[in-house]
Amino acid sequence: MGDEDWEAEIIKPHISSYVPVFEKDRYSSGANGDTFNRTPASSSEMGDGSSRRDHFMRSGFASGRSLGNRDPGESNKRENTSTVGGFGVGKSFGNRGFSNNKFEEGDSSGFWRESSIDCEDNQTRNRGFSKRGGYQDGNDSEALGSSRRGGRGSFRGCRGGFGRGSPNSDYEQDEGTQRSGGIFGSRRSALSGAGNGDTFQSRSGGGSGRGGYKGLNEEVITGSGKNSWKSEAEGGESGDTQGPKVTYIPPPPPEDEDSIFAHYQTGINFDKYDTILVEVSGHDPPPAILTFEEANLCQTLNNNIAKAGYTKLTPVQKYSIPIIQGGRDLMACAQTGSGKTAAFLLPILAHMMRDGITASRFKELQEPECIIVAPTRELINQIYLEARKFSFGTCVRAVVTYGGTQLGHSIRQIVQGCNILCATPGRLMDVIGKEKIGLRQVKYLVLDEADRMLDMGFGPEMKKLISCPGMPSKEQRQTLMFSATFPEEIQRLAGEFLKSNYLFVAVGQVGGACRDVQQTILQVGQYSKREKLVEILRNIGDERTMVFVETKKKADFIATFLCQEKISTTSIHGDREQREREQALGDFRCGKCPVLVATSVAARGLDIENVQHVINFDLPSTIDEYVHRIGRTGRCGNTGRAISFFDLESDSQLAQPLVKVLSDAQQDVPAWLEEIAFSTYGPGFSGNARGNVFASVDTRKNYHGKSSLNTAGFSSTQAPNPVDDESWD
Ligand SMILES: Nc1ncnc2c1ncn2[C@@H]1O[C@H](COP(=O)(O)OP(=O)(O)OP(=O)(O)O)[C@@H](O)[C@H]1O
Repeated sequence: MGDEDWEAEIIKPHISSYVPVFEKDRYSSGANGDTFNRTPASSSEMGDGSSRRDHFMRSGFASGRSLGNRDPGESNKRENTSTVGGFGVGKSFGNRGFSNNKFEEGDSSGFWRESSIDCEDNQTRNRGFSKRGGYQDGNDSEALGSSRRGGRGSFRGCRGGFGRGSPNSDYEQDEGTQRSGGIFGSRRSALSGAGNGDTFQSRSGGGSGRGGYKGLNEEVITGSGKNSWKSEAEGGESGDTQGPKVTYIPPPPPEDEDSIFAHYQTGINFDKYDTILVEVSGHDPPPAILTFEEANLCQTLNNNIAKAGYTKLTPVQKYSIPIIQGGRDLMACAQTGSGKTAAFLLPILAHMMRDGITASRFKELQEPECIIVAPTRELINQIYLEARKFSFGTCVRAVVTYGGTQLGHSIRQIVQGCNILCATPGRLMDVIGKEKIGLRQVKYLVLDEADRMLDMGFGPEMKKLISCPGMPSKEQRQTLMFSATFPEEIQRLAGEFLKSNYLFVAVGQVGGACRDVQQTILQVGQYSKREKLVEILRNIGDERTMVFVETKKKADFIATFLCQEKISTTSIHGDREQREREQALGDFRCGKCPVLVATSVAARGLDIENVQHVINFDLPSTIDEYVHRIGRTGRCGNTGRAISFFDLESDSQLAQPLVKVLSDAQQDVPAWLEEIAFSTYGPGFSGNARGNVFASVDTRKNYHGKSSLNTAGFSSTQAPNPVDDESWD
């Protein structure tokens, strides 16, 4: 049987529990996409003894009431009162997560039916659906009193972003008024926004409830690998007649220090970082530093580092900080979760402070000293929040801008002052095109997830950026590149951006997986995956789990399926509006939805506390993406688990690199996987990859000149995965 065509197998939903993006248009209507009565939610009370931070976390996600997984008797009783057949009848419960989708209390009659032979029959599935429990909402007093019993009730609620809960919930004010809480968290519940806590009216996006509308700024990578851009600068948001405007304004980040410096603890393996081999290649590298004191940072920075809970440097920081302070260009490879963000932020900020940077003030054209780019909106916002954290109490002003948000809002943040601009490529080119950002003063150009930024997806945009008028040449600026993976072909491409005497830092098993992640590979056919997924999730319970799938449609499908199985789930992918993406991430961060179904848009960089498990429902097509995905757990010395479903029919090309990554990370390699790897690669394949300590090596050392680049200037191995239909900012 060929690949499952998820849409072909989806029959028209009989009842909306979670209306996926591609169905959204059909069910959402009105300005707020709300077509059903809302049930007032209970607002959370501080008096529940929860900590301030916890409260903030919850209040930031205050949402409509949800049906809790109360005792079965009650839920049955509840269902008896509210269960009515048919669509759109019965109570709808405001809640979070899937935007403009409604959870209808009601007796479902088969929501999805697949033609495939192995799916449960509809009757089975319905039972789960109609016996919906509900995730115990963090704001529900019951939940606060006891441990969060919510378990995996069906995820109640699917309201676009905010204001879908009770009239007096935080989000009700969302429409056009300042919100007390917000949802888009950085690592720890802080919120997105821009500037140093500037407050502004957060107007809702006037959610047209539109279906899978892409933000104007979404790049769509066509099969040919060419970017087809719809950037706002090209007449997107500004009066463009094509498609509705992007009007979403992210909530401003919190200004209290608790939130700004909220952090999670390093794990038991943090000290093991010291045992990791580090290789530095290039001429005349400065010696590594061992302590923050040796970095000779200013007092304010040291205070902020201490407030952030940092006491020891990680290996990538020990080597990167002196290199950057020494003015050298750097390509740094270190495993996921090992502190690469601070490795570039701290020396840049130290340099700005030492240079006595002039506080950036209001003017139409801002000329930041530092530009940081990353491949996804959520990641660039996370980096911005780190920059804001470390620059707290200084005159350095960091600003973030990314697609899916109102361009005017971005511009308003920028013109107020901008020393460090964190941006996704599309939006960056927009604000440059609108002459709100000048490049003449750029001293630092930072590419996080650099191999992704240089591949066929973003490479052309990055080339445009360094060719922009005013951008200092690579000799006049410092260019810094960071990633956990750095394939050789991409390293060669990086040469165009870096001074020839750049330094290459390889920390440990670079390009390989973090050893703190226990990796399990299961052979699961595509029609058995859902059953296996539910089995695993039921065993996992409420621990935060990211489930990666290959396509956006599948993300919606699986999220819906899990909700029907009473597993509180949300999803993030490029077809969801930014408000929904941030809502989903917020619900996942605070544990309201312990399961996040994601496409590759969430594979890199996201640093979310307590992600205990990563499940590759679909394996990615490249081993690098696998390494990044499983790196969402096991961060900063903490341990985590990754379980991957290996489908013989579609994943055999990954067997060999998988065996290498597993053995490099000292994981058990299933014999069946080795056999597949061997049969796929024949005698040339050596199962034991232990010999090669550095999976990524400095290509300058063994470059033989011949490049395997294709006509577009990229190696075929680096072309974005054709199956990956994700759209990137
Ligand atoms: N020296 C340190 N001490 C304690 N915690 C740290 C230190 N450096 C970084 N961290 C924390 O470790 C976590 C991971 O850091 P970061 O996100 O920068 O990792 P990364 O290497 O960029 O990961 P990825 O490759 O996934 O992007 C963050 O929560 C960060 O605050």
